[in-house]
Amino acid sequence: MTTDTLLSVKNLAITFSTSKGPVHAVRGVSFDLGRERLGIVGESGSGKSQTGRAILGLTAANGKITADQMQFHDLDLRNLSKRDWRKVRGARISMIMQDPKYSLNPVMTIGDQIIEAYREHHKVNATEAKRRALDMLTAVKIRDPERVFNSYPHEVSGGMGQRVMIAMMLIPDPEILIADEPTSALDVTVQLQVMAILDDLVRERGMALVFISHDLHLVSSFCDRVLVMYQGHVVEEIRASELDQAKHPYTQGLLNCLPKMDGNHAELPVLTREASWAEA
Ligand SMILES: Nc1ncnc2c1ncn2[C@@H]1O[C@H](COP(=O)(O)OP(=O)(O)OP(=O)(O)O)[C@@H](O)[C@H]1O
Repeated sequence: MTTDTLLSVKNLAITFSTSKGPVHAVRGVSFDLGRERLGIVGESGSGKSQTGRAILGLTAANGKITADQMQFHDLDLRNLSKRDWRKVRGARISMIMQDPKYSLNPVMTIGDQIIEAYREHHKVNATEAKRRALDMLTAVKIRDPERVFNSYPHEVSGGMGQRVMIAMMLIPDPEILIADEPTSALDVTVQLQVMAILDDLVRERGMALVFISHDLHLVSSFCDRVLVMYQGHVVEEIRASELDQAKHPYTQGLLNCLPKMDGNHAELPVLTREASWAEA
């Protein structure tokens, strides 16, 4: 772990016990994270979300985590007490989920939710909290912050809801932001707008971003480095700018499956897989 490293994960494994036997969701994942944008990409079930959730201590009760190291600054995340997790989760390491509908309270206005979240972390009076809440909405490029402030979650679009979520996640000034498919419920144009906002904020504040997605194109546009996961393993770790030199056939397959914009409408190649890739 170098001085620039915020988080160091070594040999993380997560196994769920189920009635049909053990599910080895993550099998020996290692990575270091500095103040950078790290993408985790892979198909459904490859273990991306479980890797992200483990960093937040959010593994389901039937899951068993082992790791040689899960170090966040001087904290060993493998054996944090519930009390210590409360100081880390949502405060120093935050997560943006896929769908704001499930994260926002439907019976409270957006403004009241931001104020509540803000006052949990900062000692300010109601007037100042409102001013800061409006600033937060402006920071995520909401043009009419007063209107959104007074709206209920169902009254705003999905893209707007996700901007509100980003604003809320930023309130405690986390060092690491984990964004798990933050835009997959949105249509493509809105997806890019929301990603660009997230990207600006991450850069401005010098945060680390872990961006989890099945979309290699999106990940490579917004990340510095990419971990490619396949059946619980990291099969390749590569700089986004060097993806065209990817060595692993699975990464090459994912790249070849991206639709091309050159007017060539040949059939998309089928992603091939080999059992040996899932071996340690
Ligand atoms: N509580 C659980 N009990 C049993 N198996 C689980 C549990 N949670 C996750 N899994 C399994 O762990 C594996 C990895 O899941 P994970 O959610 O990390 O995949 P993913 O790569 O994020 O895929 P997706 O993009 O579909 O979310 C999957 O096979 C999933 O079914």
